[in-house]
Amino acid sequence: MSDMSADKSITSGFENEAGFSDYYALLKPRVMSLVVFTAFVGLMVAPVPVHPFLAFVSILFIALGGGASGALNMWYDHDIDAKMKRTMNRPIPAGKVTKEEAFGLGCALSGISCILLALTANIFAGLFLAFTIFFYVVIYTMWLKRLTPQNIVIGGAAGAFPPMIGWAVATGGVSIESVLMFMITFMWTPPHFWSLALFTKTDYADADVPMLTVTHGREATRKHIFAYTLPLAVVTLGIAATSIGGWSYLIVSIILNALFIRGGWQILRRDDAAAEADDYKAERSYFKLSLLYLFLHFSALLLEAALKSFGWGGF
Ligand code: HEM
Ligand SMILES: CC(C)=CCC/C(C)=C/CC/C(C)=C/COP(=O)(O)OP(=O)(O)O
Repeated sequence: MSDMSADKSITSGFENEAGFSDYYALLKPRVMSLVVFTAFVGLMVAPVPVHPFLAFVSILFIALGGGASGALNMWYDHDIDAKMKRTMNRPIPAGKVTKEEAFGLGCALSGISCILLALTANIFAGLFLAFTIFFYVVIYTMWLKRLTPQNIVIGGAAGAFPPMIGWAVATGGVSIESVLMFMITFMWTPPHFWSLALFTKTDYADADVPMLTVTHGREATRKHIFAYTLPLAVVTLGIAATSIGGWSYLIVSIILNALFIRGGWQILRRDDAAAEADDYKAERSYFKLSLLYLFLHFSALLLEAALKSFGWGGF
């Protein structure tokens, strides 16, 4: 660091000057990569073909909007993030970026991404992106997260909308298929998140966030995880029978659901003392399995679309 920048950091009260990577981290790129992938699949499996350039810029704008919502989440949650081990090194609690900067970046990118999506794709898709950002930032982050242990059940809808946005880019509307794609992520979010909460419970307790593990304990959380795997299987298998499903998707979905239900059952049967003794090994692998489960389901939908374009696929 040069002398000048060292001076600047002292006068601004910040230990280090923010670099590109700090602003980039505000966009929650790792989580958003899967969100954006589901939006891409929503766009690709829609019955109306999209010009590759429009597809590219639309996905870029959805990624920017998702990132913007991440920055606004970190702006609002800076107090919680500073108290949890997992999040205390994020740019705001680490003192790299001010909360005002995060707020400014989040608002600017939200506005730009929604307007550009409305102009390049269609107004409905732009409004849908705006609604999704609003849902994650206002409904989940500002309202439900600190209020109820059902926070992620309702708030999780925000993370489930992107395939519907992708579909809306292509068709300008909504359909049974796009609603079912929404349902996949919506029903998946609770087991995804609660399996993580099982091995990070003390973090949420320290930050006074009413996650299910804190308010109802780990045993109740285990039951909730397993309970969600069953309707999730119904939704994901049901999609096989719609216009975007087919044999290859059905086979992938059967295997993934068998693994996810079996894993959920093992989580349910786990004794907490045993889990603590082996540092929540099964819970950690179940969390990883959840990521694979979602990624492979949407990949299988993409494969079906590719097969159909060659005259194969379907039943
Ligand atoms: C309210 C809903 C959700 C909550 C509370 C939640 C929470 C979390 C948390 C706390 C992590 C831990 C690590 C981190 O901070 O990066 C995580 C990881 C992750 N989540 Fe979620 N999640 C939700 C929904 C989603 C959705 C909808 C997606 C994608 C469609 C997703 C994708 C991911 C991915 C890819 C990771 C791994 C990130 C990494 O490897 O660092 N999550 N999630
Ligand atoms: C296109 C668009 C606008 C997409 C939005 C996608 C979206 C809402 C993703 C939510 C996933 C997520 C990072 C949850 C973290 O919850 P948390 O904020 O409670 O987790 P934390 O403790 O890690 O901050």
